[in-house]
Amino acid sequence: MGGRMRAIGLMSGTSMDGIDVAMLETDGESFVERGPFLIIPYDPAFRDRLKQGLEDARTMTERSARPGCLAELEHDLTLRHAGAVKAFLGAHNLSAGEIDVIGFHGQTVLHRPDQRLTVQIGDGALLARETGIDVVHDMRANDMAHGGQGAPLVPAYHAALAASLKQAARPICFVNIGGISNLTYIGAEGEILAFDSGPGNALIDQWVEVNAGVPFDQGGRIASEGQVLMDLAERYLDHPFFTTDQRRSLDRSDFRPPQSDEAGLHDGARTLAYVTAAAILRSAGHLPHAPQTYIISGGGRLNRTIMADLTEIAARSGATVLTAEEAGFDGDATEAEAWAYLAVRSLKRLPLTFPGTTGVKAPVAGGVLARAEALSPSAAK
Ligand SMILES: Nc1ncnc2c1ncn2[C@@H]1O[C@H](COP(=O)(O)OP(=O)(O)OP(=O)(O)O)[C@@H](O)[C@H]1O
Ligand SMILES: CC(=O)N[C@H]1[C@@H]2OC[C@@H](O2)[C@@H](O)[C@@H]1O[C@H](C)C(=O)O
Repeated sequence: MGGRMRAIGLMSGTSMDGIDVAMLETDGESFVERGPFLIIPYDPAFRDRLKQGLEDARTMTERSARPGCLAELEHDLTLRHAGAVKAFLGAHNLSAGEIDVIGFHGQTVLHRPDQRLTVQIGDGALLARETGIDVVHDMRANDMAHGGQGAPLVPAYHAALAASLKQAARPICFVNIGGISNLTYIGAEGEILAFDSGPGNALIDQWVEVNAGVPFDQGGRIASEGQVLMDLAERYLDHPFFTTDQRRSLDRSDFRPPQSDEAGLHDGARTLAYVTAAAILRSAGHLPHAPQTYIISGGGRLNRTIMADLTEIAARSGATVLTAEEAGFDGDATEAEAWAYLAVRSLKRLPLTFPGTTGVKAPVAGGVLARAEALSPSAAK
């Protein structure tokens, strides 16, 4: 098998919409065979608890602290992940013994790279005990301990995916539009650069929730009925995040939605969709060469207004915008697949991050292993 493993990846992203579960067969290097994928959505009450968790985390200065609701939330979040794994195994007629490792992201509740603090709640030992499968978790901390931003981590996986793209014009830029957007640049010679590129859907979600009582702008329909308010858009795009030469990773709270009196529902959504697209292209302006192909994953690719803006702005530099599906991938599954891939790399002590992806001083491995057997001799493995 050449060190190939079967891994499950679990992602609960900054949108807090649910748990993504994906499976891969991989050697943690160039061999990647993508398996099935499942989303287990959070119910509105649990989303509210996660939002409260972000509030309770704001005062944290020590990453192992669990103020307010966080200890109980971490426990319940982990049990939901265990339930998601069991549902996934059941749906695909798999047993725990057929899975080598789980890559467990948990939920980011605080990310302050300037203070060397990144906090993902999620109890790896409990997940290993509940599922009977070894778990690799806490994959961001070692990068930060070595001078990195602790994010993004998906680029190592993007690089493996790029190897399968023979047709796409290079440089290629993978863009994930989740709550926050991030991009990975693969140059003509295979060089990799990556960074967070701006607010993704988080501002739009918060805007339509407050002003229309819906969790997101399905298909970008609300935005499609509005006009871009250029002054408001430029206020976001003039943020030092875009103008400085230093790239850094983002916390969900780094950008705030407009006040309700600054725009009507439709114009606000339209403006924020434009900001999402323009932010990606503005961030891409810091790359050494203009990308020729953009490949878009994450929920934002389903917002047609964002995609139309991206396509139009990218075309000005002759670039093509493809959805992940058009490039042969699954745009909902990429991050969870990446966590499966990274778990296998972690077991093999291969680097997860590189100077070009997080600013870490030298390539570093990472992740904490919680063994199922050591914790629960009677577990299903
Ligand atoms: N059909 C749709 N139309 C428009 N937007 C959508 C649609 N489906 C999902 N989205 C948007 O995508 C978001 C979820 O995206 P995704 O699951 O990629 O984010 P995430 O993984 O939680 O975030 P991150 O990548 O920042 O960690 C939703 O909050 C919503 O804004
Ligand atoms: C700290 C944290 O959780 N960051 C997330 C977030 O969501 C998107 C962007 O900001 C990215 O930096 C990262 O997630 C992806 C999965 C990553 O690490 O590659």
